[in-house]
Amino acid sequence: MSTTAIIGTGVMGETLLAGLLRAGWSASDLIAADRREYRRAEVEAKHGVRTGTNVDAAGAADTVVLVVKPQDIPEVLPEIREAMRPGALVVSLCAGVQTWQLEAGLPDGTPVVRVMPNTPAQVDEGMAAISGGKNATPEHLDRVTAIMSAVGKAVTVPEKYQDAVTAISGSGPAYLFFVVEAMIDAGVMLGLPRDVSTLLVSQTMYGSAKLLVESGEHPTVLRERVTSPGGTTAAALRELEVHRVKAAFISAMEAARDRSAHLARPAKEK
Ligand SMILES: NC(=O)C1=CN([C@@H]2O[C@H](COP(=O)(O)OP(=O)(O)OC[C@H]3O[C@@H](n4cnc5c(N)ncnc54)[C@H](O)[C@@H]3O)[C@@H](O)[C@H]2O)C=CC1
Ligand SMILES: O=C(O)[C@@H]1CCC=N1
Repeated sequence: MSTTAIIGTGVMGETLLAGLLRAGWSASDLIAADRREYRRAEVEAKHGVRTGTNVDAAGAADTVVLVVKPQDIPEVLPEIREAMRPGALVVSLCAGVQTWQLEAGLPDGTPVVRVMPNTPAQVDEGMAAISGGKNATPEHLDRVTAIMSAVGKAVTVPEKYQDAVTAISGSGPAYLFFVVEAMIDAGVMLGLPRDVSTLLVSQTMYGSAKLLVESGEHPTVLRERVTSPGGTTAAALRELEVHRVKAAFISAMEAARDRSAHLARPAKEK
């Protein structure tokens, strides 16, 4: 049976680990590593998987998934390169780290796949974009698609799109939560109790997302259906245009894209 190692069990690493277990993966086919010893103990107790050092995990696995911060990759690669099994696949969920950078720090010929996931994977509604490096075969891409499909949707894209993907779907949940916070505060400002405002906004976000996905309609059509002539929605949308909210979103996502492109460059270049 094949073994998958998850190196880095913070927010995203634990999200993937828990999701694979929920999807029916056997705990005995997984091994987790983290540089924090107490975190390894927590993960063992909570999820019932084996844990160990990066060397233990890389040495035990056919698929090694890196979920540390991009800045920690230069420390992790030399550790795992000595320990890895021949032919093992390395999967990186790290923002900004390019497949050639990983390949350069791993044994010659190592297949590498880059993924940008997001946190709705915690409720099996994640969105992941997958790109293969120069040694990745269709079988490797299928293997990673199977891993990410356990916690949501997965799409394969050329690697040149990954910084944009990171800006849109990787960071995207944070922008939507930001909008939710703003609307809840607005409700409170308009006199609603905070719990009522929170319920109204959360269900409106959830229902709107479901309607968008399930209807397959263009968002402009869905927005127009809410916007009665001379009504309340038109009054609100005009204010959003006056405050250039769409332009602000575009600038924000350009900043995220640029930050992604910058993240994994060596410190002296920054
Ligand atoms: N949080 C998110 O929404 C998303 C995160 N990502 C990517 O996932 C990666 C991890 O992000 P988070 O989980 O948010 O960070 P985090 O800080 O919650 O987790 C990182 C984990 O890596 C461990 N770690 C650090 N250095 C290590 C080392 N040398 N060896 C072993 N373990 C080590 C830390 O102890 C920590 O548990 C990042 O590269 C990020 O770009 C990608 C998409 C979404
Ligand atoms: O903020 C970050 O850098 C990570 C990558 C995408 C979402 N969180």
